[in-house]
Amino acid sequence: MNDEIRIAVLGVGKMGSFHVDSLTRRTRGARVTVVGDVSDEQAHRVADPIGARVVADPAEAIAADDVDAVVIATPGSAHEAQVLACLEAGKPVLCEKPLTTEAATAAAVYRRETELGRRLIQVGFMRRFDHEYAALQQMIAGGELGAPLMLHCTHRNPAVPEFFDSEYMIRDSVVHEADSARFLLGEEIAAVSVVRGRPTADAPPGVSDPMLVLFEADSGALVTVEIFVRTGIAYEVRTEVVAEHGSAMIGLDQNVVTKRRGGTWGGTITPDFVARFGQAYDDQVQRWVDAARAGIASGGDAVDGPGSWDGYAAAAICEAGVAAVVKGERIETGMEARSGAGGAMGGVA
Ligand SMILES: NC(=O)C1=CN([C@@H]2O[C@H](COP(=O)(O)OP(=O)(O)OC[C@H]3O[C@@H](n4cnc5c(N)ncnc54)[C@H](O)[C@@H]3O)[C@@H](O)[C@H]2O)C=CC1
Ligand SMILES: O=C1[C@@H](O)[C@H](O)[C@@H](O)[C@H](O)[C@H]1O
Repeated sequence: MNDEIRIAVLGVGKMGSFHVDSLTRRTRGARVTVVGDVSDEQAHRVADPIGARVVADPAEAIAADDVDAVVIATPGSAHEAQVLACLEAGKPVLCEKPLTTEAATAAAVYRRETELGRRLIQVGFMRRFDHEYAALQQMIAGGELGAPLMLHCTHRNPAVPEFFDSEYMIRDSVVHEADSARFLLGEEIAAVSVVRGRPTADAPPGVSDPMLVLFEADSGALVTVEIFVRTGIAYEVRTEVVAEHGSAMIGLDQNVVTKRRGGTWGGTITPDFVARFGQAYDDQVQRWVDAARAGIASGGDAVDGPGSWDGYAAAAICEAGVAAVVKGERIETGMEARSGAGGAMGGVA
């Protein structure tokens, strides 16, 4: 292996091209050698300026001799096959959320990694790398607030594509709260309920936007999630913990620049997830590259962050959430018993 590990990035739309930029310009110890995308034009737009090869077939890209590790940023429905191919090739992989789109397939991925005996899968739950989330997790785990009783989460996007229906809002957006609730509380989620309220006029017919989601943790701690993806305002992500002896909130002040002019005071709210979590994405990638380098050199684990178990747990929570949306009932997550490692950082390890 060279000093730099050689990376294939699969799927170079919004997130994948951000990761390519991060790996190329802001990450030490890695170089993108291969880019893959179903759109040849998009692949070349990203690959050509950095001198990477375009390989259209994901399996070929993963197996390539000039690829040591893989970043997957294709749509969630493509993740299962691509992650499994990385496992079989023995190559570390940073897979964007969700690990897979169903609990059963995510569990199968976790079991296969466990069977192979080496942790190679990191899942892109980047909030764990955000300074505010990390500080809140440490504050809760350190016990200074007493036992956590409730989390109140707000997750608002300014706009989403037309295809974002109520179920997709759970699988693609609330999946972040599924992971951050486990990370912050340090326990699993037992059941999910969803209340569909009055939709915004911007929601397509039949789509409940916003919704209120309730997670019940194993201890009985409650997690409320307001998911609202067509606010027309900005990207707003907040979390408050209410504990026995105090409370704490993150994400309150997302003003990048505060302006005073003409007798008024105000600022700009982060417009999108890249603006809000840019540092967290970069830190996630750097820590994964460092772990992948170490794992490749030692032949051991290659993960520093949420792993396949965390990906499975989030998929199980989201599957229960989708069933709760459809049936209007409280649904238990019914998670499998854990048999291997597959998770790493803070909270639920
Ligand atoms: N962690 C985070 O905050 C975020 C994570 N994501 C995740 O990143 C992934 C990609 O999302 P976006 O970049 O927003 O989507 P996108 O639609 O902008 O990009 C996806 C790209 O993958 C390509 N593609 C589709 N199927 C493919 C396949 N089978 N093989 C190779 N390329 C394929 C498409 O042509 C496109 O260029 C998703 O899993 C999504 O959930 C997306 C946004 C934020
Ligand atoms: O992962 C993300 C998107 O895929 C999702 O659609 C958004 O709702 C989230 O805020 C963003 O972080």
